[in-house]
Amino acid sequence: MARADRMTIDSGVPSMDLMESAAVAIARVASRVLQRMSGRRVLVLCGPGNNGGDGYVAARLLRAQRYKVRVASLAPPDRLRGDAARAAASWTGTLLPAQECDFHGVDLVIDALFGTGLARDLDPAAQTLVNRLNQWRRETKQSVISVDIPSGVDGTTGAIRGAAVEADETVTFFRVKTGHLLLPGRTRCGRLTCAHIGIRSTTLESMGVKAFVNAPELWLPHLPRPRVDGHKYTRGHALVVSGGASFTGAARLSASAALRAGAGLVTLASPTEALAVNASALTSVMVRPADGPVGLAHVLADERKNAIAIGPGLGVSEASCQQVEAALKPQAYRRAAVLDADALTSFESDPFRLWRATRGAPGPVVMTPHAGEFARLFAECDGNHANRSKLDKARDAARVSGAVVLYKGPDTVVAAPDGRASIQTGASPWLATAGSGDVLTGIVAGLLAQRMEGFLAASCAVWMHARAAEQFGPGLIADDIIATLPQVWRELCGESA
Ligand SMILES: NC(=O)C1=CN([C@@H]2O[C@H](COP(=O)(O)OP(=O)(O)OC[C@H]3O[C@@H](n4cnc5c(N)ncnc54)[C@H](O)[C@@H]3O)[C@@H](O)[C@H]2O)[C@H](O)CC1
Ligand SMILES: [K+]
Repeated sequence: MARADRMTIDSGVPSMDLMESAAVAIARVASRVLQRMSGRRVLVLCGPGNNGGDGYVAARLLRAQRYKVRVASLAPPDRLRGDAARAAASWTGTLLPAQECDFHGVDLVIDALFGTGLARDLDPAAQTLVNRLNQWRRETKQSVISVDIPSGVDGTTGAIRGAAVEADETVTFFRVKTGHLLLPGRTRCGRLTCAHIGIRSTTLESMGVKAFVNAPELWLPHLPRPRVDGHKYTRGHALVVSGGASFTGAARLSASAALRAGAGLVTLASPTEALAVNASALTSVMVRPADGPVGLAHVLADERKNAIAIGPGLGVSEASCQQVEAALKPQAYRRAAVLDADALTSFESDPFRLWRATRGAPGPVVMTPHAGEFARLFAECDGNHANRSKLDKARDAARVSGAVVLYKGPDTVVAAPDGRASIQTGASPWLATAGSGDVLTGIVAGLLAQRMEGFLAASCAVWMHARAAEQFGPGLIADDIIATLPQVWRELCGESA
């Protein structure tokens, strides 16, 4: 953002114009909140930088709208520099030291303490103020609006630096930041508004930004759709590897999900011991016997099976490692692969053995670790040193493995080895249910079978999975995600329900 600011100012836009535009956006949201609550009394908490500057200008604008506005400042105005100093100088109303301010009788607090310039943990005085503010808000149910990002949240990582404001609304500028999307930062923002303040979109393009909010705009043009002149073989053939007799449900969920995701055919490669239970439970999914690495290699000899999903219910063992290596074995044609659960954990003691396989694979590889699997497999990427974000860690893992890493969680990050990344927002908490990950693996496999590129297939699958849960609503179990995919397809294809 600092670069975007700088480039815009260098292009001739006065920096105060950016601050004024930011403040107009803040004042607009503040007025909406005040009108809704029939409130009049506003307290603006201003910090030592331009975030505070935004606060001073917003205070002036709200006072001009006849609201009763006071400003409490963390830093004495004579300590401010540049635009922040000019903004403070334009404030002629009540100004008091933040440490002495009380919130009694206040209807709305505007948090303009720290924004994207937060560079370290809040000092004790600021933490005390933030904790007092959060307590006041919880006790009185009054509103707090944060300028740009809730103070104390790291705008890049979403980490909380000592303490952080709990906001009802956050007004950010130009683009949403990763700190608004990653946990725990996202939980502090409340309703997030992104305001245009005069920074041109071309600025973003020239900055080569590669991380985006996951949304259909990222992958919709590449979404596979059946052609009138097509047939099931043109829609790809996904192979899903089943676990043993007592561990077959996970792979069946993946197989059914792959079919619903549009694969023309899906085959479940099943150990002989589980053949009957799988065959009796499946109809549209075909079942083939495959025992261990040799049996799987035999089934994979059929190059029409152009995508494979392996891991759900597989079991953590050397045999599982060998089956994964069989699945990723270089061959003349391009086969895509999704590795999940035990296909990842089986390599926990020797991740480099897995990287050799993923790097040598004949087609795109997507790995779908949750936090525990990530920590075990990507230990050297997972270190919390140097305040690195989930986005940084996922990108490191993608570079190390040469595969797309779909790092699951309430803030799922998909990262490609070339640096592209998508961050999922708004995932329903109901997705935390048994089999949810198996279904996601199947959706990825189904899209890969239709020859969607690895990063786009993984991002699209995450979005479809989350959207299905959102459409189904409370009470969701994994099977419901699969059953709701047709509704998501209709939405994406622009067809009426
Ligand atoms: N295009 C935009 O996004 C615009 C953003 N604006 C606002 O400017 C802030 C960023 O301002 P900046 O001066 O860089 O930093 P902050 O105000 O966020 O931080 C204050 C200042 O405080 C120092 N500091 C950093 N960490 C700490 C700490 N833990 N304790 C004490 N002091 C700290 C450091 O020197 C910072 O500079 C952005 O968020 C927007 O609100 C523009 O005004 C409009 C366009
Ligand atoms: K803030």
